Amino acid sequence: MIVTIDGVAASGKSSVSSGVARALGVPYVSSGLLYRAAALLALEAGAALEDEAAVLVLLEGSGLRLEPLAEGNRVWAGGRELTPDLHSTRVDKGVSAVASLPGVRAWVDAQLRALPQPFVAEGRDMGTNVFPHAQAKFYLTASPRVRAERRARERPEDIPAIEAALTKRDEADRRQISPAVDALVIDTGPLDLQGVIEVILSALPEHEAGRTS
Ligand SMILES: Nc1ncnc2c1ncn2[C@@H]1O[C@H](COP(=O)(O)OP(=O)(O)O)[C@@H](O)[C@H]1O
Ligand SMILES: Nc1ccn([C@@H]2O[C@H](COP(=O)(O)OP(=O)(O)O)[C@@H](O)[C@H]2O)c(=O)n1
Repeated sequence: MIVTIDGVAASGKSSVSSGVARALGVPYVSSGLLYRAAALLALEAGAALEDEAAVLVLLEGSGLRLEPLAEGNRVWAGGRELTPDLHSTRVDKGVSAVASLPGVRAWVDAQLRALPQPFVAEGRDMGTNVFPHAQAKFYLTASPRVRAERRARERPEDIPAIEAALTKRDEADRRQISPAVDALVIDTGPLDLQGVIEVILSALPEHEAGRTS
């Protein structure tokens, strides 16, 4: 069983996926963390973010690995945990450029498809490209202002600066963002976190919602 939860930046994908995954008793898989890790490795190595060959060498050589847990995903480069460094402002700014490289996308897709099922997968193209045969698909939206207000609790910048950066990233991500035709689109603006989780759980086919492993 695979459930996909895609959506724009800071729409609630990872928090909602974690909640849905815990309710189902399965892990969730945060694809964005692998793109963030690719950007971090490139930034740390001083590689140009558009240099596909250099980024792929870093990915192949780093032993990069996603650990998908229901309570929160972790990313490792060999024995070093990258997770705490993946949500910095410089990674936010650089990640779309790295994520637009076709070779990097193919590398990430292969990592995700190799993970043992069942799980909830979240990102931009989980329901369209990576897991088109998923049993249930969702797409989260909210206005840029609402998303910026939420993210302001996690970033040092003020709300207008965060809103501008989110809008810029949505634009840069345009190619990899689009709801699957068979996804249920949820505007999370008027809902709290639990409200979004409940909408998703109640929309799941009965045998999926009832499963605990
Ligand atoms: N429906 C919601 N109502 C209120 N806050 C939310 C909601 N969804 C997410 N949040 C909060 O917004 C922030 C961004 O959510 P997150 O799950 O990191 O989004 P994404 O994975 O899409 O970037 C988090 O602080 C989260 O707790
Ligand atoms: N499936 C995915 C997931 C993320 N991404 C890229 O990774 C970036 C970070 O994604 P994320 O989901 O961790 O971050 P937020 O957009 O939730 O802040 C996005 O801005 C995209 O550039 C992607 O291209 N495809």
